[in-house]
Amino acid sequence: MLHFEKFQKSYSGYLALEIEKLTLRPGIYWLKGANGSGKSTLLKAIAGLISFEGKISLSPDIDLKKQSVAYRKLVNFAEAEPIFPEFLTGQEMVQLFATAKGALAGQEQYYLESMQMQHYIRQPVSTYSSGMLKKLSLVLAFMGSPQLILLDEPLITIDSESLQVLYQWIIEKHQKAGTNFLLASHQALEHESLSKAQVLQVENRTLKTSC
Ligand SMILES: Nc1ncnc2c1ncn2[C@@H]1O[C@H](COP(=O)(O)OP(=O)(O)OP(=O)(O)O)[C@@H](O)[C@H]1O
Repeated sequence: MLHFEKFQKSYSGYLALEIEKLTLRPGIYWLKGANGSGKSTLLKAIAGLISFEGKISLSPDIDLKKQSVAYRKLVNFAEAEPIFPEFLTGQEMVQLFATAKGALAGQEQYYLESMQMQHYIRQPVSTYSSGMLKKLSLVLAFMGSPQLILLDEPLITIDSESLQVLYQWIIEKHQKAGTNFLLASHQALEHESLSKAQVLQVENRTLKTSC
């Protein structure tokens, strides 16, 4: 599903993360690691948001650098602490992402309704609380038909009811559309169906997998 080859990410000469060669099979992965170990760095690199050395590709050989547009349509990302242009409304953000990701008309309705966001989605993002922002970022990450969804600390900030909705989205998207997930979280995924998620551990500046 996801392939790394001679991957290296450095910040101003400091090597933060290195993956010599690794292929992840389809599935749901729980990305673990201590503070500063490199989880966000890894997710941002896979999302194509930061530069890196080496190769990252999706099956069947859709290279992030060489087929950037095709790759980006298939990989969605929700940041740990999302920031959006304050003058836009949530609805405008959703429309932007829906267009960019080639979403079917009205796809967002299910997500907005199940997270109970309809009453504020037309308000400017500047009026949103941190939980409202987080939920918007999660909706955006589910737009289109991604092959891979990257969620950085998805369990923080949102209330317990919304958390159950998010678990449901993940399970449905995986079962119905075959979407793969990388979930970086310091907390355990407390849902029966997700408790068997495969563990990826970021440590000693590399990625270790038990599968
Ligand atoms: N923009 C940056 N400039 C310089 N160094 C950075 C930058 N971003 C991250 N780093 C460094 O890269 C390493 C990995 O950081 P990263 O944010 O990926 O860790 P993390 O595992 O997501 O941490 P946390 O669990 O605290 O969110 C850290 O040593 C950090 O200081």
